[in-house]
Amino acid sequence: MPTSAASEAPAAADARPFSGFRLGKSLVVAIDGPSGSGKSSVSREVARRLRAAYLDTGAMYRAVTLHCVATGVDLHDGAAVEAAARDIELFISTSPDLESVTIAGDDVTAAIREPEVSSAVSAVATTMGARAELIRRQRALIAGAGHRIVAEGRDITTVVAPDAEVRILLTASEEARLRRRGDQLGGTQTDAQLKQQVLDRDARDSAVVNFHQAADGVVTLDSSDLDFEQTVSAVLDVVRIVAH
Ligand SMILES: Nc1ncnc2c1ncn2[C@@H]1O[C@H](COP(=O)(O)OP(=O)(O)OP(=O)(O)O)[C@@H](O)[C@H]1O
Ligand SMILES: Nc1ccn([C@H]2C[C@H](O)[C@@H](COP(=O)(O)O)O2)c(=O)n1
Repeated sequence: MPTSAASEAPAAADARPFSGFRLGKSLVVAIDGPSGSGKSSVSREVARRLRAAYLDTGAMYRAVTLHCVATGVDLHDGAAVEAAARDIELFISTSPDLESVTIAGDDVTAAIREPEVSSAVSAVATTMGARAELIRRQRALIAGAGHRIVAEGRDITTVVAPDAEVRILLTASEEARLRRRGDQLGGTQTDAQLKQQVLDRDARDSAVVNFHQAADGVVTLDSSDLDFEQTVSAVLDVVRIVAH
């Protein structure tokens, strides 16, 4: 039986602890949204402030994609992709202070962010059998993370953790998302490349999961006109209001 993704205790409190939530109370914060909306960076910082674990579910889809490419699995062969998702020996750190993904002990933390993986990952994300396996692992990670975790992706509020205490759809305008991704990549990408990496990938991924409209009970947070710190504060405000 391959080792499933494992969790670990979040790192010690950061300098700006969140004081608006009772320690010891169970808290799952689920955050979804389109590419470039700020899910990963904002969720990681929110987890630090909440002294919570952090789960980047997109990294798991990326790891399966890399594994398929590295082992010669045809990404258009659904049964083979599903088998790869089941068999992969995947570890993902759930500490917001340690970004680490390994496959069979090999560090793939940086490799899963390469453009080749970003352009291929939708093939895995739209293979329903692979999704089912990753959803199973994500639920196990959330359940095993201790009493609080921030988990982000595309279907956390709706499928992976629909009973989460806090559910947020983090959005931003296309213009803001393209600008943010362009800045993040140091201005190295053309407008056409950015559009392909952000908007075209979202279009492919949204064939199987809706991350553009909030489901019932999910709070929409539009960060188009907010900077990073304002967005983190806005998420913490939602946690404070919803989880009390
Ligand atoms: N509110 C904000 N204002 C300005 N920049 C932001 C904001 N939120 C996030 N960013 C920046 O935008 C970039 C993209 O954010 P991030 O990678 O977290 O997006 P994402 O939604 O996780 O994207 P993907 O799903 O493609 O991985 C990062 O450089 C991040 O620091
Ligand atoms: N819960 C999730 C998380 C991610 N995906 C897909 C969609 C993305 O193309 C890919 C990589 O995610 P990213 O690292 O860009 O956030 O994984 C998904 O379908 N469901």
